[in-house]
Amino acid sequence: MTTPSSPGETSLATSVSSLPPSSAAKSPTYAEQYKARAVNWRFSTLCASVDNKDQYGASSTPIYQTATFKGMDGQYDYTRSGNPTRGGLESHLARLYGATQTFALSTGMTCLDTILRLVKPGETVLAGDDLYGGTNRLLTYLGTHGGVDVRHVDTTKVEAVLPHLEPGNKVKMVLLESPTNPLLKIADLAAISAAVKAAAPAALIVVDNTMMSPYLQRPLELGADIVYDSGTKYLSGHHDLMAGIIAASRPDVCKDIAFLINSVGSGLAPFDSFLLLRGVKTMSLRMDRQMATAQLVAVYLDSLGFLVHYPGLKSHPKADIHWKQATGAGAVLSFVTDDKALSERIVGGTRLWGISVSFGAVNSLISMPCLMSHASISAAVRAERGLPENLIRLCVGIEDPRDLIDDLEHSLLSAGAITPNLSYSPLSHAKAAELYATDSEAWILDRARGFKRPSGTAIDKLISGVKRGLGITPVKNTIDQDIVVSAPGKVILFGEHAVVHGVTAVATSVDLRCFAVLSPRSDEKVGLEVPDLDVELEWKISKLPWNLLPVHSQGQKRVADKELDPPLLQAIEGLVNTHVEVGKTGIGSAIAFLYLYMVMAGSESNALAVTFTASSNLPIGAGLGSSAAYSACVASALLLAHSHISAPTDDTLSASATNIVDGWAFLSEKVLHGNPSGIDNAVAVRGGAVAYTRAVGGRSGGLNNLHGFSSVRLLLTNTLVARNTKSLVAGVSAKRLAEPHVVDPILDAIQEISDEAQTLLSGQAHADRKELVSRLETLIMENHTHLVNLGVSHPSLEAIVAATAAEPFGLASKLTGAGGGGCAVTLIPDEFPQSTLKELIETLERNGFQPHLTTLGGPGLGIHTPTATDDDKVGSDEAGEGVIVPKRAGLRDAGADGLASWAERLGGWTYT
Ligand SMILES: Nc1ncnc2c1ncn2[C@@H]1O[C@H](COP(=O)(O)OP(=O)(O)OP(=O)(O)O)[C@@H](O)[C@H]1O
Ligand SMILES: C[C@@](O)(CCO)CC(=O)[O-]
Repeated sequence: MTTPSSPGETSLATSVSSLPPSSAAKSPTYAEQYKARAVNWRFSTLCASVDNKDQYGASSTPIYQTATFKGMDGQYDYTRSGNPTRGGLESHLARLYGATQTFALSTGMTCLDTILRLVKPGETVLAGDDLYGGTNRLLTYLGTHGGVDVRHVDTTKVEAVLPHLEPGNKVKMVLLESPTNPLLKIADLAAISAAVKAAAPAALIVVDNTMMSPYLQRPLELGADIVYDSGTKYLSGHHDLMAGIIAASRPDVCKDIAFLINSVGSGLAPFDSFLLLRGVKTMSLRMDRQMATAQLVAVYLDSLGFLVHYPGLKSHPKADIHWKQATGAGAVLSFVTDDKALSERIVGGTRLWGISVSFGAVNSLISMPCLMSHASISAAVRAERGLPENLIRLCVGIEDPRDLIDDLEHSLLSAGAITPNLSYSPLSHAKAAELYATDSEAWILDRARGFKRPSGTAIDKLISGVKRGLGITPVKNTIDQDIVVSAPGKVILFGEHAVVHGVTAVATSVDLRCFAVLSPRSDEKVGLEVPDLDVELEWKISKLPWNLLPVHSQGQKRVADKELDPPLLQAIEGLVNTHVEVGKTGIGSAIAFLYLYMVMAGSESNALAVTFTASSNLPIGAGLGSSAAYSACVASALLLAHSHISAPTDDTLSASATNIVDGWAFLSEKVLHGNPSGIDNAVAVRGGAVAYTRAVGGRSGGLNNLHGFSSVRLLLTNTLVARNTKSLVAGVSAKRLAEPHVVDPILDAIQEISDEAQTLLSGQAHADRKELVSRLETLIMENHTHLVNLGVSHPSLEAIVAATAAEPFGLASKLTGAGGGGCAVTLIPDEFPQSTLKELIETLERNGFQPHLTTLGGPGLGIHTPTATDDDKVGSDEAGEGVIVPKRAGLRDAGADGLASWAERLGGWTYT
């Protein structure tokens, strides 16, 4: 391996043997000997040492969390000017930087801002052309507002810098960076510094050393006047603070910088100074590990045939210059794929590599700089500066290298960036483990031999196109771009359970939803990701039980079957049940997905290589129709992918498309739910408030939209008691069979309740609103009593009914959905005081329940219509770190609380 195990160790100190010879006259005391040795401490020792002289002997520098200091003659008076914690950090870092002085500031950008204040209007700054977006933005501002001539030149080449150094140009500052970010270009720091000093002696050489840290490179020793680092990166190492460090040795420069920091008040706060001191202690350890892994990743990608930028590779065009001035290659590398969409798929497919800006932390990160850290540079300028849009940057952390390679490899495979090399015979598990332990570079080279990059020449593409046309090779179908959908849950106001037996039920959609992304993949597999349920599964399309597809579903299917096919369902259950690591809830969602996936494709040759990712802010299995919302998402995404329905036009989805989605969602509900009435999927697809009657026993069913009462408030309270809809519904059916004389009159009574509710909610009743609400409350209480008699309540539901009915609340509640736990619904009358509602919510929370306020009605199925730049944007270009995250990853990482805003940021939704 090229990276020495402790690269910085030799650079600060020589060795113990180089200590000054002891004087013959007087042998030094023990303390003197120790002091002399300490002068030569190596980098890691300096990092870990604590040199503060605390009055109590504290072994880490204490946090002096104070703005002011008493007295007139002490060392400190005001934290803006100086603070013992910050001071401790600064003197500690000065040793690490080999500088006379260092200064700790609030961010790396504050450092640059402070340094740039040394330039006066009319003077010139020479800066590089492969710059961090934030640096570029600040320099642009300086040009337009500060009267400074900012010129971008290729500062990695002496010959590009020299022509700008003529005296007439008044060059005051030359900003250098090596390696650059993200292209890892190398500048010969000593050569450029010398050339600049000779041609423009007044110019200050400033080096942004963030990519290296003082552990690997100390530009002050190479001729620089000022060095700055973003302390947020390697120095702190944990992405839990922001800081910047300026290091300098020239007294005039130190004086000016100190003056500016004191005047502006940009010094680092005491607590952050403490955190940074803590992080620095492990810097060399962390970086050794990070670099060793970065080297493996670079070798792996390089031997797969990607163009990799990393100075640790012998093939790097300026590796010799880099190793002359630095002692390690760092832990940031980048590579190109030649295809922006492919890069997005790779970035969206990794899991261990987090999508994030910044670098240098213990956790590994992946990004596409053009969409993230460098998004504030316009596309035209990026192109001019040779920054490929498809560039992927990897920032390597301290995780186990094998896990990082696994994750990256999986993503490269599923994105289609590499394919298995069929002529490769893999090493046995034991052999591979042995090779990893003895020669990790040989291990990674062997691993890379298991794959190859698909050849992408025009001729190859032509040949594979012709072959596909002739049906010669089974090239898998996929979709052109992500399909994004969402569907709401529901609350049943009247008629649950009875609706299964043909009684009318009244239900409304809620403002909690399931969201899903169907994304293309290229590895002939189908994947399912449900982060809420820890589901991360994939299957080879060819290994699915295609031979069991019912005969009538051969050929692509547009309209759903009415019934499930038991042999196919059983085969899918068998396949999915082998994933013992997945819980029961997740298993159910996988079976439903695969069933729809297969039946809708109709045959293996029509199957799509896709990943379905779903996440929901609905409580799952709590009576709010989470299964129907999920089913509607699966159905609509797959139907759109197969072009069985077309994307909405004129802001509407056609009535026939809506019915087709509903049919498939119902089929999925049958998988999840046993004997569903169809009300949940009807609401998930259509939204709004509806009266729904199932067609049973020859009686025709139907759906009636209710528009009269849109502003009724409902409180949904989750008991958090888990239950199973399938068995509760089956329980009522069994009771009906056993005791029809008990159950049938209950069903009749519920029908009367639903009929009256329908009249009240459709605005047909001739009564004022107060009377209507009071009547609805009576119906709610009656309906609940009937559900109790059907045996589907639960003590916790009864506790909610009692708590809401008690003084001072006096409200009517009932269970909703399947019961047996799950949720209760409480009607909140218009005039109900806000303060009492607050008190009710607090009471319920105190009793361990989870209340959620909502209103009646709301949108149904949502389909996202893609626009030119519709990826998930977090922050904006103006904010500097414009983060654009591939949709699949954005959904996966949003979390229940972030889903609604994730969807809102995407924009472009059409609802039924
Ligand atoms: N967000 C989701 N992602 C994946 N699967 C889900 C999701 N939500 C629900 N499911 C599937 O649906 C099942 C829950 O369905 P179930 O019918 O028991 O509850 P519900 O629909 O929330 O309640 P109810 O039917 O009483 O309204 C889960 O076990 C899971 O298989
Ligand atoms: C219990 C039930 O009535 C509602 C489940 O949300 C069953 C159904 O209608 O499918």
